[in-house]
Order: sequence, then structure tokens, then C-alpha cells
Amino acid sequence: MEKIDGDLNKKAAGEKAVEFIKDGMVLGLGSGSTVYWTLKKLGELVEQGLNVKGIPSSKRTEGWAKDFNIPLTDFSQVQSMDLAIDGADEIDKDFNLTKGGGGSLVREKIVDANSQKLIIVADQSKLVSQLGKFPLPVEVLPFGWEVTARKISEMGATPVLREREGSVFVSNNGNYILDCDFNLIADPGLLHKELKQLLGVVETGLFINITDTIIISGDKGIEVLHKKK
Ligand SMILES: O=C(CO)[C@H](O)[C@H](O)COP(=O)(O)O
Repeated sequence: MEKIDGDLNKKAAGEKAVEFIKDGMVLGLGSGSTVYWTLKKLGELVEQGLNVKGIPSSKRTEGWAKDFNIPLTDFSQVQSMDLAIDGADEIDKDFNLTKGGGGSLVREKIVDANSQKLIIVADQSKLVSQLGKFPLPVEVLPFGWEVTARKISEMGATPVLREREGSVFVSNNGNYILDCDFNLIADPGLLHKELKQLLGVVETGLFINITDTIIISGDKGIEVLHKKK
């Protein structure tokens, strides 16, 4: 069995999110060790009779959902989801996110952006005044990735090809990830647009304007923050 980050704040934030789940909902199931706790708690509610279906945003999440007997569905069956619950690597004061630390950013963005509501669960270390300390994950096509990386470095970043255990990391979509240190990101929306224009870039880990609610756990306990409309 895979060892999960047992950080108590991740557990508290992840578990809190199930309070927003209602019977009959179709859910987007995010990725990461904080969401693991959401899935575990959700499995208990399903066991007690809660009727939901979920679309997983990674193979790892799919495995956990199956372990916890959460019914799954896919986009051939549903047009959109009622609620997505996901983690993040950084969250700024405008509720913009950096994601992709686990390498699932493309599927996460498809799931999160196609949900009526997105809740992000995180421990307090993820809150930042400005995105960028966490190197931005950018998913790129393997073909010509060196050229794509060069173009990204011309934009002021230091892209590093992600590796795991001595081999190139391959995403669930068969692509590579470049971890791009841009230092602090002044305008996340603009950077996302500029990166998307580069040939070879599949998607960026910048999630702009799609988060509705953040559940943060830390020194002050659990805080539920709603984005002002
Ligand atoms: O974006 C992600 C994976 O691609 C995760 O949501 C993010 O890395 C947070 O993970 P964790 O909850 O383990 O800190």
C-alpha cells in the first residue's frame, strides 16, 4: 500500500471538504495527498449510503477511489460536474493556483474547469502572497521538448525536465513535465496565455479564476474562504 503524507493539516482540510458534498452529486476528484483524505472520508459516507459518482483526475486518484468503493463515471456519461475537490501547490490572495506537483495538471484542469464549483483543500504552507516560489509545472509534448524548453527559458525561466527515480517522468497523458522557475510571477494570467502560445506546450499548472472556495488548515484551525464575486 502506498504511503500517504500523514500531515494533520492536510488530513483536516481534506476531510472538511466532504461537508460540501450532497446526495446525488457528480464529483470531480482531484489529486494529491490532501485529496486522499477527502476520498477516504467520502468512502465512509458512500458505505453509509451516500449516492455520488466521481470522475478521477489521475490514475493515482482512480486507484484510491476504487480502494474506497467510490462509484466512478466519465465524460461520456456526464456533461459537467456539480463539485470538484482538489489540492494545490500554491494559492495566492486572488485564489489563483499553481498545480501539477504530482504531474496531473492536465486532467485536473479538465475536471476542475468543468465543475460548477471548485473547492481547494490545503495546509497553510500553500498560501502565498505571490505565485512563483514553487517552480511552475508545464506539460509538454515529448517530441521536441528541448526546443520547447529553450523557448520557455527565453521567457525568463529555468526549465528543468522532471525526473523520478532516475528516469524521465511521464504524465498520465504520455507527456513530459518541465518545472519552470520564473521566480515570482507578476501576472499569472498573462504568463499562462504566453506559455499556451508556444508550440509543444500542452498545458500549464496555472489555474486562473476557477477556484470558488479554499479550505485551509493550520495554526488557526480550519478556515473556509469563499471567493468574493
Ligand atoms: O496538483 C497536484 C498534483 O498534480 C496536487 O493537487 C498538488 O501537488 C497538491 O498535492 P498535496 O495535496 O499532496 O500537497
